[in-house]
Amino acid sequence: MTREAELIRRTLEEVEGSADSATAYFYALLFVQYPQVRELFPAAMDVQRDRLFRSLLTAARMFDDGPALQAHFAALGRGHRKYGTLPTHYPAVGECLMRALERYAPRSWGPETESAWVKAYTALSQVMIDAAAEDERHAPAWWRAQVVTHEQRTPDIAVLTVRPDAPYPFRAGQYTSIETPWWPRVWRHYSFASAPRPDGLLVFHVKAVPAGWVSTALVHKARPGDVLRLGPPAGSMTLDDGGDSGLLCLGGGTGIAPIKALVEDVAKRGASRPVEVFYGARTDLDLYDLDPLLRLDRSYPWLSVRPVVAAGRGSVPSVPGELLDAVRRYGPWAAYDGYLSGPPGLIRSGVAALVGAGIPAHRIRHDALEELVNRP
Ligand SMILES: NC(=O)C1=CN([C@@H]2O[C@H](COP(=O)(O)OP(=O)(O)OC[C@H]3O[C@@H](n4cnc5c(N)ncnc54)[C@H](O)[C@@H]3O)[C@@H](O)[C@H]2O)C=CC1
Repeated sequence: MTREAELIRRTLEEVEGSADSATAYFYALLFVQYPQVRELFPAAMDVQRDRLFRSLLTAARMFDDGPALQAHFAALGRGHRKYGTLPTHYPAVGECLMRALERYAPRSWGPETESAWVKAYTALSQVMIDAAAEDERHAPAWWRAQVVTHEQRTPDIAVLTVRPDAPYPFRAGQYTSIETPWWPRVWRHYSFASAPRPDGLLVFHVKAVPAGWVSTALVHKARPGDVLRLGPPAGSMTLDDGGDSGLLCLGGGTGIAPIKALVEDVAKRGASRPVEVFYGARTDLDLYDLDPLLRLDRSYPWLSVRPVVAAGRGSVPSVPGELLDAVRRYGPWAAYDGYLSGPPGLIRSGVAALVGAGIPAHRIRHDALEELVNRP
């Protein structure tokens, strides 16, 4: 580890215990000194505060992996276009960030630490600025998308189809961010639930959760004709071009959405690689997308879909028990690539289970846990 990386890590370790106060102080300072920046942020700042610190920790974790760090900040820079972020905002944010760190990490702060932070901040903000400028040459900052259909599948899950106002290029397995008209500037992530379609429509599966403003609005308020905003596509839970190994796909709850998109992608490519889908739900009433998946299962000989229900089994034939136990009972899986999608707990224990089943970690794909917390 370089000396600079060490100094930065030390500051973050020190500040971690008072991360909430440090981020609150940072934003207060930013909005007092640069009031013009306030309008880029949502009215309620609770989740936003959390995101800043998480983002710093992610950066610190990647510090010794230059290419990963560059890729992460380039994606962040592109993603910031939809907020209206300008290059002139970066020095203001940097200045307030340094003052907050100085105040909440007094033991590790000093001229040497400050210059390590200034150097890292300047380099990474330049990566964001350059990536945004490059993206601006060929893609809009955000898309408008009109709700075309809204299908209530359970009391708290809806399937929405939307039509973007301009071509929206993405890959099966990716996700985007959505802003609703009811919560301006509050963006949340949702995976595409279908592969790119000839009609250009996009499909999302949304579950309303307590305190999940955007999800609750999408499930209970949104109706055909409403207009949402979409950010750019992101995520690397996609198929390898030219790969031909089997796919072991685990989808928990609405986590089945990108898995379905991947199945459609395999079908479109015409490649007959085996795809084994395990679809976990609490009860069979929660298997809101089972019928379409079973139809795909009947259409494609290379596909096998197994619903797994932990409790309250009823009319639907399913594998009883916990999702990961069910996966362990089948196999062998060592020759497969693993795809995991669902609640953060499933991703964490799922990686361990798939590694235990002989799939090397580099052949297991899932969205970053930091991104998953931005879903409700
Ligand atoms: N790309 C992705 O990773 C996506 C993630 N999601 C996330 O998926 C979640 C879906 O929520 P719900 O439908 O309420 O799911 P849920 O909480 O009802 O869980 C669904 C199933 O996942 C499995 N599961 C859950 N936690 C587990 C754990 N700790 N260990 C092992 N298995 C576990 C169980 O089979 C459970 O029945 C949300 O958090 C959403 O943000 C949704 C779409 C895409």
